[in-house]
Amino acid sequence: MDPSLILTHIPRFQGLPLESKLVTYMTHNKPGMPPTISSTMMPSSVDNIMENMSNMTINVGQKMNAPQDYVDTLQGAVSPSKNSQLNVFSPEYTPKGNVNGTTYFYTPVVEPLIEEVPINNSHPLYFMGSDIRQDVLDKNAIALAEHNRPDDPNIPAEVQNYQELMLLEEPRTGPGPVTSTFRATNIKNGNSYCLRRVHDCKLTNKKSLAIIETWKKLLHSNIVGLKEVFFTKAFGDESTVFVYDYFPGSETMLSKHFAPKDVNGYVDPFSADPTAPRPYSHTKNTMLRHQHNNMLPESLIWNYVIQLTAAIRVIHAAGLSYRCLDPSKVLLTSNSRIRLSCVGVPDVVDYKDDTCQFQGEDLLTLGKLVLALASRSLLAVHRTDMQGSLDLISSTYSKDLRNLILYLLSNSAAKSVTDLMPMIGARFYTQLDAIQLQSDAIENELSKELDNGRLFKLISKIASINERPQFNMDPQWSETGDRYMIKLFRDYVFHQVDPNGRPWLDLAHIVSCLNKLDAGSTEQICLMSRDEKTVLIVTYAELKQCMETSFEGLLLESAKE
Ligand SMILES: Nc1ncnc2c1ncn2[C@@H]1O[C@H](COP(=O)(O)OP(=O)(O)OP(=O)(O)O)[C@@H](O)[C@H]1O
Repeated sequence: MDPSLILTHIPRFQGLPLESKLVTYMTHNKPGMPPTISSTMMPSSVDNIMENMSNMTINVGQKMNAPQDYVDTLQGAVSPSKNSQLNVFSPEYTPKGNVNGTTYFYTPVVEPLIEEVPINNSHPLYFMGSDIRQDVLDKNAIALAEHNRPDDPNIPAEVQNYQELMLLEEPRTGPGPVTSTFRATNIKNGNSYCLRRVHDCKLTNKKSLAIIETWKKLLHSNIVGLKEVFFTKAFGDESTVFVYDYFPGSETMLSKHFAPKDVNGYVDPFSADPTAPRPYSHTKNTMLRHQHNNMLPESLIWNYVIQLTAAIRVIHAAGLSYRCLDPSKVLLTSNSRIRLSCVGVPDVVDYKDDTCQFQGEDLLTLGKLVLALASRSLLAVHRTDMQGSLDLISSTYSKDLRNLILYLLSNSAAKSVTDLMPMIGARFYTQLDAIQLQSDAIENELSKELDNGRLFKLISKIASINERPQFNMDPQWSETGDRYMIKLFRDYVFHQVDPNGRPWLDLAHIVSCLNKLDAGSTEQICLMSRDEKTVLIVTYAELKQCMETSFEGLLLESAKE
């Protein structure tokens, strides 16, 4: 296709080209129109032409049975093959008067607008931002990862309604019951879940079942939802399995903030086990090292405090207690989003009817966790090191943070999580603002993808129609009638070239055309066959009708028995 056709018509005159083949076609189809338009009428007559063109409608049914039809109809008018030396689309061409009964004219000196359009292939405006995209892709990849060791004799192929068990971490032995964590697929709905198996654990008190029911009803954005609990011998013992929502790619707070790290070539030999005996000098030096290298920003600590207290607040309000607040049980599911995992496990494994005391302990352990975060060391919670840690916090963070920790660590019997709200104060607003901004950003990304999905549907329809080798025993089906219009439109949208014949790739053009097609715009465009023998002016609305009719034909045929 000659690019000058596209270039002259694109935006300068509202998408209407002004070259001879077009006008020939128009005059041919519109008897009321003057047969010739002289170049001296330009540009004042351009508006008239536009007006006439916009009033012009094409009977879609009769539009084009085949390109040859139009060549025949236009015989004696424009026939580049007959006038091979005459290239009316060439930029050098000037009005030539009447040729073979048709007046040719050409808009003088039209700069190719393509040069004004920067070619940009990245177009972040049309697609999801690369960060969020990568994050979603990573999570999907983790969620779809092959389950490991399918022939592991210790992992059954199926447990209750779950299969494809994938061990997330090797079972760890130590004080308390041995547990192991799996990702598994539910047979009934195909969703992934996190299964926490407590080895060799039977139900000791039936009251636990009522507590489990309460946990199952507890839905909160900072708690990993408990779906069900079942007892099974599938692992070769009497195990209790807790089924939770699965969050691919999540990390524990322990590994995120307290994992042993190489600091200037030094790796702390005791960091993996904070309870192991160590020399006093080691503790002191560790604290000092953290003070200089690893302190978390105060805003992040408050962010965690708000999320943790939000979770504890609903747990306590439901008459429950968490009982296992520990950095290894706090999941970071994305960036700084916190979710408490393992809910309900202590209530089954070690049932005790003392909710009030356990709620107080939840607040105490919360104080220890915040202290550890603020000192960036699990050692900080040791009674002997606590004063040093608090001094460090006083010198690094605000008084409010120190007071919050002191309140949580105090022995007051009347402590309540709601007392923490005034201490957090206006930081709630900061957090709320951050969440709302993030929500806006995600909504924006979603709307882009929504648009892309809509355009993808259009492209699928166009591609299903174009170049179909045969339909209803008709090998010419995709080359005739409505389908031919869609083919020309496909060329117009995707196969443009610049004045040097190089591919002109502008996603903005493609998106704009497809959007107008989807909306059924009444804007007109000029379509031309590759051999330049066929030129058509159609509205997007007509093209949309052609596309829908053709695609419906395909659908009907495909649905036949
Ligand atoms: N609901 C969940 N969704 C996705 N991953 C999870 C979920 N719960 C735990 N995990 C992941 O499984 C891994 C093991 O979790 P687990 O709670 O066993 O940690 P742990 O530190 O080994 O604790 P424990 O001391 O009880 O063994 C962790 O990497 C954690 O991120």
